[in-house]
Amino acid sequence: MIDKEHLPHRDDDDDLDGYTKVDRYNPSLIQNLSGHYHDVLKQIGENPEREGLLKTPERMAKAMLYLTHGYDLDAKEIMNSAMFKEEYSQMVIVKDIEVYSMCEHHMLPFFGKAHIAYIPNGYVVGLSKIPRIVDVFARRLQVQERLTNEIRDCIQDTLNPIGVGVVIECRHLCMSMRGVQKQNSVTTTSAFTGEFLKEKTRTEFLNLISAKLG
Ligand SMILES: Nc1nc2c(ncn2[C@@H]2O[C@H](COP(=O)(O)OP(=O)(O)OP(=O)(O)O)[C@@H](O)[C@H]2O)c(=O)[nH]1
Ligand SMILES: [Zn+2]
Repeated sequence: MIDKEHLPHRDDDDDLDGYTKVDRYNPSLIQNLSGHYHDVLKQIGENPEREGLLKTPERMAKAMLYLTHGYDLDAKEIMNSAMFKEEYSQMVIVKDIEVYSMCEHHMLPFFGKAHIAYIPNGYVVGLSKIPRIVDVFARRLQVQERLTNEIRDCIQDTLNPIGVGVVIECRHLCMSMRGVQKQNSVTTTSAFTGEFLKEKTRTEFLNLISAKLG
């Protein structure tokens, strides 16, 4: 389950961007949600009382609360917690960051990789904070385009680098296990600021993320 100790929580007066704050560790919320999933099982023609499904509504409730725990996190707080003054002026890239999110249209998973770069402007950020902010925005109901822009904007607004580049490549289960049923299509989105809007920098970034190590 969620490692509660290490998750910074929003204060009550934080800007919730229109989300309703829920206490996702509250047993009565889990119980209430389980009741709805019990009903869902019945409505799809299953028998929620059969042995294999007895604990399924509660498992589903806990899983859904986990898969959306990004609403509880504050990406700017995470970035601000580990910025270090450093005279390094070349591109910093963290690539192949696993992304697990859910599309807001079908609530089905989309998953793949994020590649993120920035050029420091006097400060660097703790490397682990970059995958952490990917999770903050991915662990919500999303579209891939908004996810990409939110990561870019968060890094730009907190670290104030000379530029940010974000590329995300994902497979959407709503396009493979249902609907159009295309098994091999991958969606690529990108977002840039500053220096990365220039072709030379963007090309260097794209070349470095395509390069194989070793
Ligand atoms: N732009 C964008 N679209 C997405 C994303 N995830 C899912 N979708 C699309 O959201 C659209 C919803 O379209 P609708 O026509 O309302 O839904 P639908 O009838 O279930 O559509 P089909 O998936 O084509 O069967 C679909 O085209 C999905 O492929 C995403 O991250 N970005
Ligand atoms: Zn979908």
